[in-house]
Amino acid sequence: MGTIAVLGAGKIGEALLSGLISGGRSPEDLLFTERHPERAAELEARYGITGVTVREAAQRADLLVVAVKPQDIDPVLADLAPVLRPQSLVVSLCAGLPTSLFERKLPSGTPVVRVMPNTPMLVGEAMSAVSAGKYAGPEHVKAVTELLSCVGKVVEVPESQQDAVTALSGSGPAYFFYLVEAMIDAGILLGLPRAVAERLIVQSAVGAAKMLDEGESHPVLLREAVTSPGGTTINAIRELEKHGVRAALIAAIEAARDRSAELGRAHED
Ligand SMILES: NC(=O)C1=CN([C@@H]2O[C@H](COP(=O)(O)OP(=O)(O)OC[C@H]3O[C@@H](n4cnc5c(N)ncnc54)[C@H](O)[C@@H]3O)[C@@H](O)[C@H]2O)C=CC1
Ligand SMILES: O=C(O)[C@@H]1CCC=N1
Repeated sequence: MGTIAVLGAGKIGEALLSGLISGGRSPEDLLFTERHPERAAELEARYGITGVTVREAAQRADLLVVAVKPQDIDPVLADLAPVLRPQSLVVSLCAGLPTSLFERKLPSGTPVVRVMPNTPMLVGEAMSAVSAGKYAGPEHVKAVTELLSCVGKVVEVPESQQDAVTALSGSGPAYFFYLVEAMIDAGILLGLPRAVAERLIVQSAVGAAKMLDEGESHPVLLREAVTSPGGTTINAIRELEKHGVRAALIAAIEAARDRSAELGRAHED
């Protein structure tokens, strides 16, 4: 894959640019567009990447990654449509937006791949799910998969599953951060110094994540191994069940899925 342009270099756009550079890609092969000049200057100084106009990005890049908020998509597609080169590959990271929206607004036959990544991309541990649009072939999916493999793991899913993926892994890091934050609060309540509580919980999260990642045991078995008969953990689990934490998580993720679908519907013709 030649030159890559990121259209909208906010949190996830920067995570991608930074991850690609850490993964060995030359800043000279990367471009970005950004509507805030001070943000563009910051990124140019930090990574040595060039901020350009949409027209220049379309002229120079083989692959264009759209990373603006779903609510900001219309002007980006309006700018891109008249200048996009035939055969350029468009990759959308936008929550909720279907590939059909891009296909409708961009020149006929433009290959589009929809991706839902997440912010652990910043540390090379993204979980990204990719889906091909109507004009994207296996070679396009392969190119995007290879690109995203530099910054984490990649799965291919049917586009009909992307709202669920968005709710689960797109937003997923926020749920873990929220849990960690709540557990640190519990440590404070029990009288531990904040720095100690943070260290205890963050390292417990890292250790638990590594055990899960090894994949040798199901999460239920891993939890059971911590839960001694008549011990401490079962008393905590009883409280979690009493407060409906499992049902709350299921309902929360369902609400995120519904919002993703709603963002897509807002752009139906
Ligand atoms: N933040 C996250 O954890 C994830 C975000 N996403 C998706 O990535 C997209 C971006 O999200 P964030 O990075 O969080 O948002 P953000 O607000 O941090 O970044 C968007 C950037 O696009 C720029 N922008 C907007 N319109 C522009 C235009 N016309 N031309 C040039 N630049 C423009 C903004 O100035 C901003 O810097 C969204 O569609 C979101 O659904 C996907 C997965 C995870
Ligand atoms: O909250 C959001 O809409 C974006 C999409 C997935 C994660 N953040």
